[in-house]
Amino acid sequence: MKINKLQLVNFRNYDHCSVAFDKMVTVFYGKNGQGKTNILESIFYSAFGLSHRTNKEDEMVKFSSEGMAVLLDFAKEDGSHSIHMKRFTENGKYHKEIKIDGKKTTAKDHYSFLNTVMFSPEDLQIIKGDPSLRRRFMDMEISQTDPVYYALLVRYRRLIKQRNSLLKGIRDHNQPQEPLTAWDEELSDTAAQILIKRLDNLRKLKEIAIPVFHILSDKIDSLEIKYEMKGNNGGLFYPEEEKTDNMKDFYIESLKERRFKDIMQGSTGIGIHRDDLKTYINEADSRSFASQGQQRCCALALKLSQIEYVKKVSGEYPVLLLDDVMSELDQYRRNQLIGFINDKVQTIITVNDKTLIPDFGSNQYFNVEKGIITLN
Ligand SMILES: Nc1ncnc2c1ncn2[C@@H]1O[C@H](COP(=O)(O)OP(=O)(O)OP(=O)(O)O)[C@@H](O)[C@H]1O
Repeated sequence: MKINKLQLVNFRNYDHCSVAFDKMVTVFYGKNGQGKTNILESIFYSAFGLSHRTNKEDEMVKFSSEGMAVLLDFAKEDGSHSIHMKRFTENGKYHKEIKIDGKKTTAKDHYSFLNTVMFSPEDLQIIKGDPSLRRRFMDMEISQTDPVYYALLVRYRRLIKQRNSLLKGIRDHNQPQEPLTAWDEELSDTAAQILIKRLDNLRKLKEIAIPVFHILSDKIDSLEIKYEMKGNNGGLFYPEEEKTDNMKDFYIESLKERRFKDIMQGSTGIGIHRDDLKTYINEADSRSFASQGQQRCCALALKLSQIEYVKKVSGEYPVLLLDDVMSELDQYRRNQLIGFINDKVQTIITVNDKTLIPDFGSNQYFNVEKGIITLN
């Protein structure tokens, strides 16, 4: 995939802006707070319909404006395409419109149309942070290339919400328990399908992330990645893909067993919304024991494997967005990263100091100052 042109209207600190991407590597450089990350955010928004750094879409609308728009032209193997994201106010309310190739579309169909992988300093949280961030990492990766997975997730979230509200109704208002059996059946079926897709994704991810991590660590450290599930009694276990034939029955039984507990808590205590993706460096849990540098390498290895994963599954490389990460990497890892990109992956980079990104003939540089972009 190759982005050719980006146009912004009232997006963050940009009034009107138009950028043509003529090379495989595009560098936006400039001082802090000038609008470099805003550019990557607008591309991420065009790909996923959400920001990589806030849940509040309104924050992306330029101060004192009524709405904003992002228009992205790009090429896939099957030809040229455009995505038009628009947020506007009507009768005092915000509305969102997504168009692909000029036709209105839904969030579901939009989600996997343009593939991008973003790597930013906050991605260290994939290793250090809560399990929810690692689940999000997996979910975004799989959804990018698998619309069925996206639909399963949407269904699962709806079922969990409905089941939890029923659990509270039973606890607080003495509602009958019988309807739980039907909910548990559907929830278990959906959970089992999601789990199988996650484990398949993990197998492909490991094939790439483990050797890439070894290289990034200068062949010193080893990485292991495991999918961790919570059992009924608080125990943990690690399913393997080949042993997941009866996961639906497993979930049905587990939900039945813990029904009383769930009613008391008013929430569902097991399921794919509680699982984790554990990483181990030299056999120690990297969340607790790895150094900052090892955690950064691990996050980078996961992101780079995401690129290869998208390529493997969709047949095309995604666009790589590198937000302010070059200054955090030492020379060795910067070179490894640049070697990995190697002209095959369109890469858009933000950086303070442009000299950190040497030009081997395929770079273009833009200076960013107070929301004005100048080719330089
Ligand atoms: N909704 C908005 N309307 C107008 N300006 C905004 C809005 N949101 C953020 N900004 C401005 O955008 C600028 C920050 O942009 P951005 O995060 O892209 O900076 P950056 O160049 O990447 O900086 P750094 O190198 O520090 O990461 C700030 O000046 C901020 O005030």
